[in-house]
Amino acid sequence: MRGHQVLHDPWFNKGTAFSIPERDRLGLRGLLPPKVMTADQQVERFMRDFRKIPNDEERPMQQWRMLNRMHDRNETLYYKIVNANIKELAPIIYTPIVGQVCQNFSGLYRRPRGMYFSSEDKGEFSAMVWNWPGEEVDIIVVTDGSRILGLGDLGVQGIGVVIGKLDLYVAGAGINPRKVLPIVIDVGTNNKNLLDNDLYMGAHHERLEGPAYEEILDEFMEAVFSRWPNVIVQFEDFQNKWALKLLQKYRNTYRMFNDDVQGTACVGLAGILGAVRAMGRPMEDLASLKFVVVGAGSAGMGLVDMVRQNMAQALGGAQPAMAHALHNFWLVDKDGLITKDRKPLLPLYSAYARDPGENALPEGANLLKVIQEVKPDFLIGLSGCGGLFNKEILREMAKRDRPVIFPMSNPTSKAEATAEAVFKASDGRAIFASGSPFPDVVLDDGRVCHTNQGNNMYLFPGIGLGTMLCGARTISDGMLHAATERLAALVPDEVVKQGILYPPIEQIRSISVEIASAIVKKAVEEDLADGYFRGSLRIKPRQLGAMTEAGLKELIASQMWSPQYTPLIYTPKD
Ligand SMILES: NC(=O)c1ccc[n+]([C@@H]2O[C@H](COP(=O)([O-])OP(=O)(O)OC[C@H]3O[C@@H](n4cnc5c(N)ncnc54)[C@H](O)[C@@H]3O)[C@@H](O)[C@H]2O)c1
Ligand SMILES: O=C(O)C[C@H](O)C(=O)O
Ligand SMILES: [Mg+2]
Repeated sequence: MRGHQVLHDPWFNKGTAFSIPERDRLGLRGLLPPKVMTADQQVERFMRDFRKIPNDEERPMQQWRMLNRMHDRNETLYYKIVNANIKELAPIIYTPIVGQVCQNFSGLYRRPRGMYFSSEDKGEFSAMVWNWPGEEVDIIVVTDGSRILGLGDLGVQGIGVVIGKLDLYVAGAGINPRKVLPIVIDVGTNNKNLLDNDLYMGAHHERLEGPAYEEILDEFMEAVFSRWPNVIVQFEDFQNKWALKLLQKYRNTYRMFNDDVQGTACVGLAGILGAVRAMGRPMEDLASLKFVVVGAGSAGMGLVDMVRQNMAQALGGAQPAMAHALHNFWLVDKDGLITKDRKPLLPLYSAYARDPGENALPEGANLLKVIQEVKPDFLIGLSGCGGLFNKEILREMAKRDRPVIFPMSNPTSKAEATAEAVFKASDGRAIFASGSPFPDVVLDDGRVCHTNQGNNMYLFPGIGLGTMLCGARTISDGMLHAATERLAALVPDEVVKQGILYPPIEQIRSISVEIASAIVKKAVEEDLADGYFRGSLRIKPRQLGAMTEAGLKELIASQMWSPQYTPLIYTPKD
């Protein structure tokens, strides 16, 4: 490549950072302004301009566009910018603004990124995977667009979310951006507005269901694993009826996990463990605390199952302990409290369904009544229903000493309560975590109340990184528990006491190293690891198992990609 070709290739382009010898040898002289900039100066130039965008309601979308153009122009610089400003930029490339991006994707689409497998391509998937230029792919994030954040069915436009997830893999876990692949499986959409819009970019028919749908997914999994046998596939934002089913179907055969079910469960449980410490209670108390979980979908059920497993472990781990732990949960969905009178009572819920009439609560009792009767320690929202935790509900929760309130739905507009509402209602005593970021709240008397972002972004990058590094064949519950406990342990006691449940997101790279290390150790212990083989590096599971914690972390960090320009021409050393 020479001249304009180099400048227009996002992998090789360095913009104004091409050195003079590179400009000479690659035919770039005269094609760039004369001053050679450093990458740091380029970041600064970008951010100065970025922050100048007028602060009106258009701002976030303008900022997303500016970042997206950089992503298309110069991948290295894009990730350098994101890494250096992760706290400021995550809300734009990820939740909440990515939700708006998906909703408007037909208008925003400029260049292709990722792959689309549609029902019209059935039978062709195993050939299509060869159209992807990347010889190696480490991580795939795939959605069928059926439940994008709390925004419902957005069809192919859901690609925005999977691109955002992979941005965090690159920025947060140092996965090489040339080895990530965002994918949408387009089996149609049931969103009438999209079907009525002749400019919608996906298949114009209703979603395939039943065996026809499952055949597409099976063909997809076979195709990607036949080309990239070592890839990790993260399922993202599949509607409930498929998310859990596909997870059960594939998790023991393929190297895959479901971020909404498992990633959310991990971040939720880590937050819960932190909250128990913040309340000043010993960890054994967890098994006696009461949880009202609102939203019994993929995320809600994933979370309760994981919390229950943790409680059962604390109670001795045996079957009676698992049964005992069931008593701590009250599940509320769009039809109210789930009891044994629920018709139909899905097998998924039957273990958790309460006895009707218990605590004077009938089938379908409303949330306020449930809270009044149960007096829960924890109120967790994974319903996608914005504002559901209204004043009355928050006032009721505020009767606890330290009410724990987690409105975890995304994006911000779907959060069950705002941080301000929660802290005002509880006079600052609440412990708060939300899926999308909220700034800390300052009360009238000047007290600062800390918010937390209980988002699976703390976990999935490290889960993927660790799984890749040990060559785990599958991702087990044991690995996920180990990752969760590691995350929770990263916050020291004196910090937790202030209601801070997670480490700062600016530390995402070192957090991912920690999580990856926990994943590797557990996978080796459970005999799930095949080892790490890359280039000339060959590390067998036994060797991974024998490493010290420091040695393992050093290995992990050394394998992470960093956004640094690589020399494009050979310059002999003196
Ligand atoms: N914080 C995170 O990391 C994180 C991770 C995953 C999902 N989420 C969010 O959780 C939400 C749900 O995701 P999901 O995959 O579980 O969806 P889902 O469709 O599988 O489940 C939604 C559940 O909410 C219930 N619900 C809907 N309206 C309700 C109402 N008015 N009152 C009570 N319950 C109601 C439904 O009955 C269902 O049980 C989404 O907004 C998503 O963005 C957050
Ligand atoms: O995407 C997120 O921000 C978290 C989660 O995966 C969700 O679906 O809301
Ligand atoms: Mg999701």
